[in-house]
Amino acid sequence: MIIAIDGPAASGKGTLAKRLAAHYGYHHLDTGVIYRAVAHALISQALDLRDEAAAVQAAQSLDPATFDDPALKSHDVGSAASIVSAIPAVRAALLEFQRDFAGKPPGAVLDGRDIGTVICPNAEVKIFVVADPKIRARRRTLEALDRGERANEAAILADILARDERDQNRAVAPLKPAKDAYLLDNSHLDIEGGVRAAIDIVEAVRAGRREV
Ligand SMILES: Nc1ncnc2c1ncn2[C@@H]1O[C@H](COP(=O)(O)OP(=O)(O)OP(=O)(O)O)[C@@H](O)[C@H]1O
Ligand SMILES: Nc1ccn([C@@H]2O[C@H](COP(=O)(O)O)[C@@H](O)[C@H]2O)c(=O)n1
Repeated sequence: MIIAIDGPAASGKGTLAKRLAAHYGYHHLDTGVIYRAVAHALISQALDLRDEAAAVQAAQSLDPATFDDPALKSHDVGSAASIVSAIPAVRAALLEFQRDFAGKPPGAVLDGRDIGTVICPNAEVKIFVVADPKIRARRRTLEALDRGERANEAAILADILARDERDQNRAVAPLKPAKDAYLLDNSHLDIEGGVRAAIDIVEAVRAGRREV
């Protein structure tokens, strides 16, 4: 089974995808990390984020061993990722890697922006996770403070809104729910509540029901 989780920045899709994968014994891929790795490669070489040839080259020489580099987690790399991810040739270069991953037995959970619409349009379960932007900014702020970092909640909110705007309005694979996606608003759910709601969705699909 393939479970596709999409949603805007800091909506909780990664947390949910990880928990679902653990629950079902499936593989998990945070596809945002791929775009972050491409952006980070360009930044490290002081290259322009809109340099298509360099970005495609970075996408083609992606090394999954670098995906857990803590440097990929920063806001700056996230913002840079949303610039390189708008280049169609970069998205094309990363397609096969994601589809191969999705085909891993016994199943896979992928989270990102275009999993249900472009990468895995035939995924059995598609969930589009949303949360109020101010709540997302608050959660990201708490996360940064928890890591002992400084955090400016207003700046984080502005970054989230700018990233959503870019991701929703790009020409190729824009952020949007697939027509057959279930909407999960976790603004007023804790992590456990969100996981329970998602498992209810997966179980309804497995039982052949559309209604949860
Ligand atoms: N339902 C929830 N209630 C409270 N906090 C949550 C909930 N879901 C996620 N979080 C927290 O919100 C923050 C963002 O979650 P997460 O990193 O999973 O989002 P994301 O959508 O994967 O972000 P990204 O845009 O980086 O892909 C994390 O600190 C996470 O622990
Ligand atoms: N399937 C995806 C996943 C991510 N992106 C772009 O990468 C940026 C960073 O993603 P995070 O999930 O780690 O925040 C994001 O803003 C998108 O521009 C994408 O295009 N498609």
